[in-house]
Amino acid sequence: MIEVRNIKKGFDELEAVQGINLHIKKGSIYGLLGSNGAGKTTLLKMIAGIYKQDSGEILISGEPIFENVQWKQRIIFLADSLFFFPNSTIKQAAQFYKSMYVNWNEERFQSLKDVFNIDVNKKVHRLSKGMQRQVSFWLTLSTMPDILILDEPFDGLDAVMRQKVKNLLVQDVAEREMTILISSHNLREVEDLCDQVGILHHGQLRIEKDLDDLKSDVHKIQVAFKQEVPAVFLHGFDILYKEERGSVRLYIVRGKQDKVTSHIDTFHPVLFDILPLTLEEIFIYEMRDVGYAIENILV
Ligand SMILES: Nc1ncnc2c1ncn2[C@@H]1O[C@H](COP(=O)(O)OP(=O)(O)OP(=O)(O)O)[C@@H](O)[C@H]1O
Repeated sequence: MIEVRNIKKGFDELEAVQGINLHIKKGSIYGLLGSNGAGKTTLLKMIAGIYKQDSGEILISGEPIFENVQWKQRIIFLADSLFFFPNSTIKQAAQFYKSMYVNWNEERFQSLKDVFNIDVNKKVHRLSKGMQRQVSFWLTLSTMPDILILDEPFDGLDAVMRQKVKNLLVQDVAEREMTILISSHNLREVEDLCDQVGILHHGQLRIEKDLDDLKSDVHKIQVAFKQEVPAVFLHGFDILYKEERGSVRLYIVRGKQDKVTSHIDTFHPVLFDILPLTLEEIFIYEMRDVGYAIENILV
């Protein structure tokens, strides 16, 4: 559905996005992760048709997105900093969205009142940051977008509201195959949402994988032996990190769990644990692997 082919974008001397390819399937949730300044927002703005790429192509269902009025009515980009017209009430903001988006669904807007529970006559500017975020989701979901692009979407929402919003998003994906592209530094929040993740660093896509594959492919190992074991005992495995704590060795390795386990068992360890990593841990170790200094934060 979304096809990004070798796109580049620079600002003066800086190459913010350096030849990125992405393929995002209809009805999927794609998580775009990355270090600060990696180029995530720039990439999202190009996919939303707000910025024009310097080179390469962005196609949505085969059509270029930039200045594509038809598609722009069906895509919403929810930025990290929200914009509402000064002094407008929720009701007035809804009227504006209704005039802009052909698929505005008044029934949905009314039914979401029960979820967000904010008086529509309130001026948006007088609401708290989290309540303004709620209003932005309320309006966005009422436009019934085909593609939803979210930049730090949960910022300011309390835990209950985050869960409610996530449920609404998943429901739209399941019921009408909405496609979501989401960028967030809060990896715990996106971990249970995404089907696929891409990790960006210095304007390049370093890793792109199905989340399940990414998680089943990296393990934390704690192991101890009675006597010295040959240094080669983990040869053949892709070690992302290693550390010795007394007699216990800690390894972060890439590889299939059964292969790693059966190999280590042959050395008869006195202690051996193999644990899954959270998305946040995988992100930290993978970033280290691409040269992002992470010393002193590992636990
Ligand atoms: N309008 C602009 N003019 C000049 N430089 C820009 C502009 N927008 C972004 N940049 C630069 O491009 C690079 C990528 O910025 P971008 O906002 O895309 O990163 P990001 O991955 O979203 O970062 P963060 O996680 O910190 O929000 C940064 O070095 C930034 O300073």
